[in-house]
Amino acid sequence: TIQNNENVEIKTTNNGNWAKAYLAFGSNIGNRMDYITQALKLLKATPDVKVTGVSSVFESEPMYFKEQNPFLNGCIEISTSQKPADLLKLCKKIEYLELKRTKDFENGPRSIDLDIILYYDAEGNAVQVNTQDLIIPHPRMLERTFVLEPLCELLPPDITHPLTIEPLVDHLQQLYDQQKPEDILWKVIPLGNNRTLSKKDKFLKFKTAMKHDDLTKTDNRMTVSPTYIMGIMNTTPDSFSDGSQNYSDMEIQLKKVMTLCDDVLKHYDNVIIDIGGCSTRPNSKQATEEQEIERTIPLIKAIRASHDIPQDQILLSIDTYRSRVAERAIEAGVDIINDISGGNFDEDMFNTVAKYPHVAYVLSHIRGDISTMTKNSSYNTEDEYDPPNSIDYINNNACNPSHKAMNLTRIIGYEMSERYSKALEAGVHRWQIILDPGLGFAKNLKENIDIIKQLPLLKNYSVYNNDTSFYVNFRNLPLLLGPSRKKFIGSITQDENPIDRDFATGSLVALSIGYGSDIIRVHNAKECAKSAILADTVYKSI
Ligand SMILES: Nc1nc2ncc(COP(=O)(O)O)nc2c(=O)[nH]1
Ligand SMILES: Nc1nc2ncc(COP(=O)(O)O)nc2c(=O)[nH]1
Repeated sequence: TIQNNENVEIKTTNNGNWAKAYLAFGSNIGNRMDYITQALKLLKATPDVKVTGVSSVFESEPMYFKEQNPFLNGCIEISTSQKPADLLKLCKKIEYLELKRTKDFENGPRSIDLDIILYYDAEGNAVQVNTQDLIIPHPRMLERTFVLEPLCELLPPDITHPLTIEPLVDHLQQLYDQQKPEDILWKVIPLGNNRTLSKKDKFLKFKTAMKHDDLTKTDNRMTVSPTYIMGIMNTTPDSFSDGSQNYSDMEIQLKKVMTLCDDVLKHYDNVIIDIGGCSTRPNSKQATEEQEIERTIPLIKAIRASHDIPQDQILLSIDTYRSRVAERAIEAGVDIINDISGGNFDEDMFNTVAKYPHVAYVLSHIRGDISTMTKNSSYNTEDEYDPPNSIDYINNNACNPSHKAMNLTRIIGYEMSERYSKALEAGVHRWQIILDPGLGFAKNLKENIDIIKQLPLLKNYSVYNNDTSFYVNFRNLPLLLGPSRKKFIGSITQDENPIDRDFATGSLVALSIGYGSDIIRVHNAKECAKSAILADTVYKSI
């Protein structure tokens, strides 16, 4: 590390590279997410600053001074030609001048707090600063899960603290091992699209904890908060499992939505309704964009206009791979874009999603397209495997070619990380993303089963790409699974007709939750909600 006190010249540029800094943000008054997005915007608008990474957003109880609102926290990675002292001035300017923060007392409530946590010069040396108004590394970072958790999403697991020389992931684990209540973090996905309807913040929320997995003999971070049920409302005449002819009858459709809500809200505080106007069954005939819009937008509007539906407890999702359908659905009031194509079928999808930071996006794995995916299900899980010019990790341990049992996770994880990187390059925020390994999309029977069994590994997969020097970590990203009534179930239970697969789907819902699925997409929401609440009781002791 370099001491910056003697005003040693800090190299902030070195043949095109700038210095790197990690900032921690916090907010606990007013519209917290708006302060955070504004602070980000102001940083991005600063000429000699480049925002290169933003973590998930976490909610936690206040440390130190307890009588105040819960905080939203996260970390930002920037490259900059500003020296530490100038970067501090920029943070203060954003806090006080631009976002009108007032500091009443130490550790008190604040609209926005931007702290410099770590600073590396342009040659990658950690810089130490010890002056009156600036200390780097941040003196209290090692006691704060709300700093270390988001930081460990942005940094490869071998990065050590400049003074203790211990990996940051180890410092974080030591905090978790103490099991202090104030160290518990909730990962939140902010949903503010229908801000007019719900005054208070709306979030999908997930709490994780370390759990031992008997199958893989590993300790994995698993979700311990309630599962979310995503009930399917297919408004297409041809969807392979419930092609209702009366999809255009709004009365009947609204009645179905209300029943779906009642059935799930009997067990859970929230329900997600996934509206689909274009079947994605293998080789199915694709509806036109106009048909898809005409089948879905009126229903979304009718649901949002209904006073018989508990607006604060329902989340709306549109199942589409078309960006224009997605945008129309967002304008009509959906909270989630559920795109089975991983942004592959419409090149405008990612930048459409990027325009709405308060809308979640399901990033799914697929190979090929609806008509070719069934021929794309060959994953080399027998031979030694390494991702192209990258180092991948599971649970922060570097994988090696002999880890054949984990190859499926490593292959799918790597392919999903490429789509994830493309999404972030287009401006999508990490906090918007929900992952889906795409059951039944370019997978054969064995692969569908193995994906479910390897969910604990996929949730803890990360990869450092030597070409882009971009580190992608799936830690804390919720996993959505769509097993309902699918062919791979029918081939095990010998049920030709999808409608006969509901009981088996219920069993698979419970199993998937045991393996770490956070959101489950189902046709029979009534029965599957019961399987889910049972599984939550058994696996998460909820
Ligand atoms: N959960 C939570 N608690 C907190 N308590 C105090 C401070 C004060 O931080 P400072 O020492 O950087 O001003 N910040 C937070 C925070 O961001 N999140
Ligand atoms: N996120 C997600 N969305 C999906 N949409 C449709 C289908 C195909 O099933 P359907 O035609 O019965 O809806 N499967 C998925 C899935 O597995 N994940």
